[in-house]
Amino acid sequence: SSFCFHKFGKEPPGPKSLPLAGNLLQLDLRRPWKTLLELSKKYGSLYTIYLGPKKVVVLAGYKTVKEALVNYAHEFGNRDQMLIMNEFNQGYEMRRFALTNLRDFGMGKRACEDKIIEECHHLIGVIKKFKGEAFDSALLLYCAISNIICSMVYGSRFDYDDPVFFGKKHKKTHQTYEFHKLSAASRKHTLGLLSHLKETLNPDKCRGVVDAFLTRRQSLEGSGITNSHFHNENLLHTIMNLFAAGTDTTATTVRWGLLFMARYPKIQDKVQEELRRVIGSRQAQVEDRKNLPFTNAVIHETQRVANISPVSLPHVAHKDVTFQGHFIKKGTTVYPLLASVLFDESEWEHPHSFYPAHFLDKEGNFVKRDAFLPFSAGRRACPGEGLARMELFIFITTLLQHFRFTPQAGVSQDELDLSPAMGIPQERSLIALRLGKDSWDHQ
Ligand code: HEM
Repeated sequence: SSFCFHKFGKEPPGPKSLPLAGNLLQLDLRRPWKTLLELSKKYGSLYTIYLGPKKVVVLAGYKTVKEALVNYAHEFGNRDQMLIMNEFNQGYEMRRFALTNLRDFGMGKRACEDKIIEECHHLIGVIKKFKGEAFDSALLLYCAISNIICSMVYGSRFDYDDPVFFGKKHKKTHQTYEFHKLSAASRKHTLGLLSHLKETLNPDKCRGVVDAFLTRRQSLEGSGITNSHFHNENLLHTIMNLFAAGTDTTATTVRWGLLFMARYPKIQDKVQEELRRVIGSRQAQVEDRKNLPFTNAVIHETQRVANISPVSLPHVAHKDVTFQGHFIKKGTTVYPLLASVLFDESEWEHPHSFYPAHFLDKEGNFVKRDAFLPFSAGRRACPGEGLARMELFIFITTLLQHFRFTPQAGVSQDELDLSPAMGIPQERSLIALRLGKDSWDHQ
């Protein structure tokens, strides 16, 4: 029967692997996705590799990734549980709760836009204090973007030099990033904030996701349900997940945007010309996006080339499936290789260059591109997409309305290193020059 045929259909091809190491020794450990891309050139858009003893099926190229995540959503739309260390992703109820709350506090909501604008102005104030000296863009953007999550989750922000939230020392080492992440999302610190919110909870005046969670739990308990997913451990994981998923990703993308502007000053000129012409010195708002096609194209191209989530997150084959003529067994880990979509040579005119015209037609109108999938696709696509796109737009336009970004002294444009280490720009320092003012001292 056809069932038997499926059962014994061929598994996706792949390179020879060693018994224990699998194909690990073949991977470029700094940029594993690069090796995965190269392997797809040899073995095609669907292939098998072994990460140690673990079998992984890699999906490569726009057509295959889209077909798997959208047309075979039931088969490939599930998260690989084995690789997730906590409960957040196990509770469907929790995912739905987090999604609803991200929408209420983040997505398309004017209140959230105001929060983002407010935070952006705190950032501008801090950047101004450098008066044209080189500053560490990683540190400041990390603080600013975590504050957006803070506002949504706790209902309040923290100063960038707040020792409790951002850590006691602002050490300028390559550790800063990790250091701050740990303290921002640390268990102890989060628990402290939670108990404060719990004590001051007013179910009629919701300050953020935590309040929504606590209110929901109260009402469930009120109706006698005590074994729901709404317990402390899950709340903690939800929060820590939001920081983990929503901070580095967005902060890193904004940094790439500023770095591309410093690297390609003529493109920066064109963005600033468009901003001056269309909105002048008034605050940019998401509504303005449709009137700013070049700026919008630059932001999209930044996300494409930044490629900050090159392998998405692991999915799993939900059942035995025959896909593109190959058999994939239930439970197999599946990697949608988003890098292969964002750099797909049959989709993009100049896949390996920073080329904003990918998103413009001949008349200079913005055009959407199918293969623009930095947030993945299908039912597991990033739930923070709406918030992230809002943050990217407001931060990049507002910063470019106030400053011109250049490499630090002694570094030429051509010397700016655009090769990422694990998706993160290696360049930390940028110089921000104030626009439209001769001096830093006269405001
Ligand atoms: C430029 C910014 C961002 C990018 C490129 C990005 C990209 C992604 C990608 C590729 C995934 C995996 C999708 C899949 O498995 O198919 C993901 C998952 C996720 N993202 Fe984002 N993300 C960004 C910002 C955010 C923000 C701001 C938040 C929340 C505040 C967020 C929350 C999440 C969560 C909770 C998941 C896991 C969802 C699940 O397990 O189903 N992300 N993101």
